[in-house]
Amino acid sequence: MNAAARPYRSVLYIPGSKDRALEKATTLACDAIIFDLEDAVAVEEKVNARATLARALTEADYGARARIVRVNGLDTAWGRDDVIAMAEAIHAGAKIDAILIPKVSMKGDLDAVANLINGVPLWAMMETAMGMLNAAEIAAHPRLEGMVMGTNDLAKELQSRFRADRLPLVTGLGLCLLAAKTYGRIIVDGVYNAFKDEAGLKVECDQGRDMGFDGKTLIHPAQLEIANAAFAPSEAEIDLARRQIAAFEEAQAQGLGVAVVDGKIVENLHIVTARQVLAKAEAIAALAN
Ligand SMILES: CC(C)(COP(=O)(O)OP(=O)(O)OC[C@H]1O[C@@H](n2cnc3c(N)ncnc32)[C@H](O)[C@@H]1OP(=O)(O)O)[C@@H](O)C(=O)NCCC(=O)NCCSC(=O)C[C@H](O)C(=O)O
Ligand SMILES: [Mg+2]
Repeated sequence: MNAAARPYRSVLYIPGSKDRALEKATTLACDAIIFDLEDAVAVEEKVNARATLARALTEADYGARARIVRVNGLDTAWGRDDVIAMAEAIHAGAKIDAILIPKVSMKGDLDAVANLINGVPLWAMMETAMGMLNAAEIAAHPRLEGMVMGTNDLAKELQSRFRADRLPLVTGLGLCLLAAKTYGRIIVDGVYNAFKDEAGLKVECDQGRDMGFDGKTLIHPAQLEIANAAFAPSEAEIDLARRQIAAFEEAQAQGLGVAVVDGKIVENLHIVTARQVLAKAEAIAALAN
């Protein structure tokens, strides 16, 4: 499936060192997996995790789920070897859809990884204050396919407090969204740490969907259902899209450029959105088959 058409409602982090979680993920209802070599892997496990992960990505069947590997930063003791190990794994048959680079602050951070690995799209963790300010040049990078908000690291650097409305983070979220949408990149929201708090997760998913994110990164399987529902078109949205398209086509047949549905005008631009809603619903339905 091409990246633009693929749903990214639920993007689950899995520690690259944990065999059980790597196996379990073959059965989980997530649209994408971030196989993590960075924060989810303890220092003592960093080196072994590369081989564990390379084996899983060669032998396990992750179906239609997008397979994204988060490497350590090139400024750490492990980053360069992580990237080289993943390039070798691909060469040996591992299926990897993208490499995710942590703490991308400028275009040069992407260049450095791009020079080490060919032929695989890059994704950027957006989680530093400088990254927020340079979001446009990062999104414009020709190898970039997607952005992931790293709201924990961002909150740490901003010294902000947790708020259910995420007011301290909204500027950064908005800057990255503007950049991603300008360059047609995928962009997924940050994690919700309290993985047993379903109500809180739903509020944050709905906020992310309202803002325009394609989906949410998750840390536990219990979070999948809520994210999948929040980032899929609802029945009401699908029904409205169909009625808008029908009404607009009828208006056009009568030589008119505007239709009215449910008391609201429908113009060509609304039809673009309506068609996107239907295309996303179809792509989600195709995943289920
Ligand atoms: C948070 C956890 C440590 C909790 O793990 P655990 O106590 O094992 O949970 P459960 O007992 O409830 O697990 C039930 C079963 O589900 C499997 N499981 C748990 N988590 C995952 C997962 N992420 N993927 C796949 N499978 C998972 C368990 O193996 C159990 O299976 P079974 O044996 O069949 O019962 C744990 O969830 C965890 O490690 N989560 C990932 C944490 C992580 O990846 N953190 C780093 C990413 S977040 C980040 O870095 C954000 C960003 O950079 C920023 O700055 O914001
Ligand atoms: Mg982080």
